[in-house]
Amino acid sequence: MKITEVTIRHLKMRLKHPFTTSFGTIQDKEFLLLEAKDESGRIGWGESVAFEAPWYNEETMKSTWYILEDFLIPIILNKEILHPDEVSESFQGIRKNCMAKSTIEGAIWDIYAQTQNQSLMEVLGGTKEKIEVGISIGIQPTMEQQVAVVEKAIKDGYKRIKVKIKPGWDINVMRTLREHFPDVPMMADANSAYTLEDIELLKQLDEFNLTMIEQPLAYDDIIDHAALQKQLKTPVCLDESIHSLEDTRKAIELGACGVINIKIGRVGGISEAKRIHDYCEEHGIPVWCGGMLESGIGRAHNIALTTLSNFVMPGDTAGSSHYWEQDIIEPEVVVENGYITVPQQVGIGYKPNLEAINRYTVSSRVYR
Ligand SMILES: O=C(O)CCC(=O)C1=CC=C[C@@H](O)[C@@H]1C(=O)O
Ligand SMILES: [Mg+2]
Repeated sequence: MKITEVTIRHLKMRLKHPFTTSFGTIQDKEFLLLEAKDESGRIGWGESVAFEAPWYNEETMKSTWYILEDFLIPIILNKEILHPDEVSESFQGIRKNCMAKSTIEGAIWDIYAQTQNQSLMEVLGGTKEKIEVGISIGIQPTMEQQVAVVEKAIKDGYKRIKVKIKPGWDINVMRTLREHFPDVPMMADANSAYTLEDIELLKQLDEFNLTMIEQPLAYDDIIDHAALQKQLKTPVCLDESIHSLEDTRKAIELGACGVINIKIGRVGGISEAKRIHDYCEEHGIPVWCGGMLESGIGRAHNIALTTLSNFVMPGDTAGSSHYWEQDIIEPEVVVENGYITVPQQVGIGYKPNLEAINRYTVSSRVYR
């Protein structure tokens, strides 16, 4: 295939409920959608998971646009591509900027699946008809609201509840939630809000029988997490610190984690995500698919990836209606009793809803 045209759109979608973590609150999700067209007119879609501001990692919506426009699109346009794995190889001369790389790589995987007349799941080698899903719940204004939101998520059937913690909103929250819901699979995500000086506090989390504690220490750290993991019974899960297969190898060799959260955007695309998945499988480290409050396009990629065999823990893949009044795909992503049925259609399996996409679009640009 040859990519002959790329369109980048800046979208703004209002979340039904503000999402609060240890580093801030998001109400309006602004992000980029990328539409790639090949010489036969096939269209593939990718989503940039970079936020407006660099608080999760260093990338932003604008930085991904700039890197795509000045560096990545020129590498890809009108070049013969036999397999999407070639895309990440051709980006090797550009350091980091994983979310920018993943935006266009995802669209190329979509087109590649269409050239094979297969679903994205099939070309990735996934096998599941249904995937088990969990939900990520932001920090609520009061403890009563936190309990109520968790209760609703449990009633909705989610298989695992993830809550956000931060200093001052940690042991008290987990204790209250455990009093109300003693047996529900539950985990905590700190988004790097602690340091090794907090080790006594973090050790107290062991009493709540959590499936894991996600990224308690610095966003770029592996070494301190290894020291922490040695003193905790609860498995540590790395999110922010893992950008590549190499990071994964180092984290596992050091004993920095018992679980890895794979986010396609954070690791530079589906090819690298699959390599990390395979390496973790060989080394007995379970993985699950993280979320970045994606629209349906990014979510479709996450669902296909989750069909790989070592995604043995529920991901942060709530249904479309949890986030949006109207999503930008048809049908929308539906969660039933904690499962999403994986679409079998060719490509990403969901149809982009162009009417909704246009309604949410703030600006766009075409590259030929
Ligand atoms: O529902 C989702 O898409 C997951 C949301 C979620 O937990 C996260 C989204 C964005 C940044 C982080 O706060 C975070 C995470 O760290 O996993
Ligand atoms: Mg996280």
